[in-house]
Formats: sequence, structure tokens, C-alpha cells
Amino acid sequence: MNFYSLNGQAPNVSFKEAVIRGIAPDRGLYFPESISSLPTSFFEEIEILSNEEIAFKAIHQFVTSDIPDAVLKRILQEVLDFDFPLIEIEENVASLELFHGPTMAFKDVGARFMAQCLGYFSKDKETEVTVLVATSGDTGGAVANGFLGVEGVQVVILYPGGKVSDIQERQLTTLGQNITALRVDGTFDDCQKMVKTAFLDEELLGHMQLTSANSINVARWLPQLFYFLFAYQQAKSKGKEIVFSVPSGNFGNICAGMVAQRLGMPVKHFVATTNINDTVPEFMRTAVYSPKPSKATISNAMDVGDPSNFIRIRHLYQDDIEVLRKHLTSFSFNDEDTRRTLREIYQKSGYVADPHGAVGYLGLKKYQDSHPNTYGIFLETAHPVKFLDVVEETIGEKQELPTQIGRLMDKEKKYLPIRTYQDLKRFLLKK
Ligand SMILES: N[C@@H](CCOP(=O)(O)O)C(=O)O
Repeated sequence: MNFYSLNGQAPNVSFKEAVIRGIAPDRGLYFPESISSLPTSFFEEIEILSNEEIAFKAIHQFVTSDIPDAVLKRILQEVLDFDFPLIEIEENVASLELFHGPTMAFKDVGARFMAQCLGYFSKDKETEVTVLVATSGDTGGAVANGFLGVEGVQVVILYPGGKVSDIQERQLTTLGQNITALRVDGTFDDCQKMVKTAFLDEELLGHMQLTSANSINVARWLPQLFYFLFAYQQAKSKGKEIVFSVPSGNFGNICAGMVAQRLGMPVKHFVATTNINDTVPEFMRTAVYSPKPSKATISNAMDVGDPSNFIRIRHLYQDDIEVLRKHLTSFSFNDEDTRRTLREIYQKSGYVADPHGAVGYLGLKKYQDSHPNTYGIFLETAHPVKFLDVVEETIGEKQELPTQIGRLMDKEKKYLPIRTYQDLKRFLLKK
């Protein structure tokens, strides 16, 4: 399987090369040359398959022989060693909990999968790979954890200072070894811009092999499609049409869900729910894509003003907004809506959502108002304790810290402050 650049000015590459490069030389995102449906028997028998079997059958056509089947199976076994439960919190409304991994956010699967692929591809290479990643909260911790100690790989994480939660900052600043955190005086979009600029900087590229661990990298993006298949496996017996509401920031997760649909998974509709960073809901309303500087919210991982992966979604629908509207609805909600919803969900069902999940729930309910006969799944993308202050203060209940989080609390945060692209470049050249 080859991947092409969405900017159309770069040669097609294999999976291996797409992973190593991260982004095409013409600055385009890589996209698979084809997406073939899985046999209908796969969906008929999905209940009897293990998560690893589902994942292998789904990802194999993209990886092909770049990774031998036995190695790919071993990677998937290691990556998927936790649960992805679907918890029904009301009639026809379920939360798909994607936070049972090591850093308690949905990024763990993609980050660990990419780390393993890159480790496999770099095993015989002399040159070290530098992984650059921009985070608005959850990606940073997951990438730090997934790549910790991977030989031949240095990781540099850029995060917006003061705009991620305390626990998220601890996850990405306390590991050391091959992981360095750069605290940027700016927004997530500034971090993402710096990272993308570095990929085009000839001087840097002459000194080092750079790649990205954001969902622009196909090995971070594609494994997210597993979640939708795992959800389908659990919801199929409900016998209703399924709607997914995905809290969306960089739009990689929902785009992967759309790939799962292209594999043949029955989905009635997708809802992309955002906070006040509403570039996509506005695009869906007006057909004008107009990125704006991101604004800080209590669902900070979605504080993205120019979502990288939306271009992939547009491409999937041949940039035809009328067709896209038939498959995707997008809503935005503010912090007040989010807090009220956290409280209401807790009072109604005893379920503790996180601010991102609450936004997803809101989008789902809004869609179900006019489509009542559907089975709605909202993605709980991070554990509520990652937003401890907001959640405790909003629902008025103390939360217990899981061990993965508890052990971070007395570690020292270590980061380097930076302001401009030149600061990043100086740092990379000195390494
Ligand atoms: N929501 C993200 C922003 C980056 O998204 P990615 O999926 O492209 O890595 C975060 O938590 O950092």
C-alpha cells in the first residue's frame, strides 16, 4: 500500500516511509492510496473476535509487508493490553471509555503503535530519529510514555504554557531520558506551526531525521479506527443504527472513525463536537474554512483553531460539502454548557464524565433530539481525573487518583521555555 500527499506535489511512499517522514516534503498529509472494505463476514462475526484480531484485520491493508504479520500481531498485542468498555449511562446513550491506558487518554493506542513501528523501522539504522510533537494536553503525555526508552529515537514535545492541566503537564515533563519538553509561550496552534515549519527547514533537515508523532503521522492516526470497531462490536446487539459523537480538536480521531466506516462498518452518522474553538462547525454551516487563533477552555485538549486532519475528512468526501453534511454534523459548546452537563450527567446517572466527554455527550443529545431512534455513543477521550480541579469543583465530589496519576504527583516538572521558532531551531541544532 502506498500513501500519497494531499498536496499532490510529492512522490508516493510506502507505509514505512510515511511513518518515518511524518509529513510529505510538499507539506501535505499522507493518505492511503485505497481503502478496501473488509468482508461482510468480518462484521457478522465481529463478536467472536478479540481486540487484537479486529485490529490486525483492520490495519493490515495499510501496513502490508512493511512489517511482517507476526511482528504486527505482537505489536498490536502490546499496544492493546487494556480495555475499551462501552458503558451505557442512559437508554440509547453510551460512553466509549478510551482512558484505561497508561496515560489515561485515547492517544495511548496511536502513540504506542507509532513508537513500536518506528522502533521496528529504525532498528538497523545508524541515524537517530527526532520525533517532534505539538500537544494541547493529551498527545504529549501519551507520546512521552509510548516512546520512553525507545532506542534511536529522541522526542521533543512542544506544549502551550499554562494551557494544559497540571496532570497533563506532569505526564509530559517528568519522564526524562529521551523525552524533552519545551514550554511554549503561545497557543497549541503556535506549537503546531513551529513543528510544521521545522519539517520544511532545509538546514535542520541537513542535520537530523525529523518526524511527527501527531496524528498527521499515519501510524498515529490510523490505529484510532480500532476504537470505532471495538464500540461497534459491543453495540451491535442493540439492533439500532449507531451514531458516534466525537469530541474533536485536531480531528484525527473522528477521521479515523470515517475510515472504519469505509472498511464497511455500519454507522448512521458522525457528530463532531467542539468547544468554542469552532472552526469546523462554522465551516459546516458556511462552507468557508476560516481558521482562528485557539481560545483556552476547560476542555483544553480540543483548543485547536486550525485542525490538521480536517483536510483528510474533506478529501474523504471529495471536498463536496453537501455529501459531507449527509454524514457529519458539527456542534460547538462553551464552558458553561460543559460544566452544567458534567453536573447533570453525574446527578442523573452517577457517571463522572470529563470535560471533553461532556462536550461529546452534548453533541450526541442534540443530534438525537431529531434522531431519537438511534443508539448514541460519545467518546470519553480522557479520564476525568486529568482535569481534577474542574471536575471536583463542578460535581462537588473528591476523585480518587489512579496509581498511574498518583505516582506523578511528587515528581519534578522539567521543561525548557521557548518563545519563537528560532528558539526551537537553536535547541534542535544544539542537541
Ligand atoms: N488534542 C491533541 C492535539 C494534538 O492532536 P493530535 O491527535 O494530532 O496529536 C492533544 O491532546 O495534544
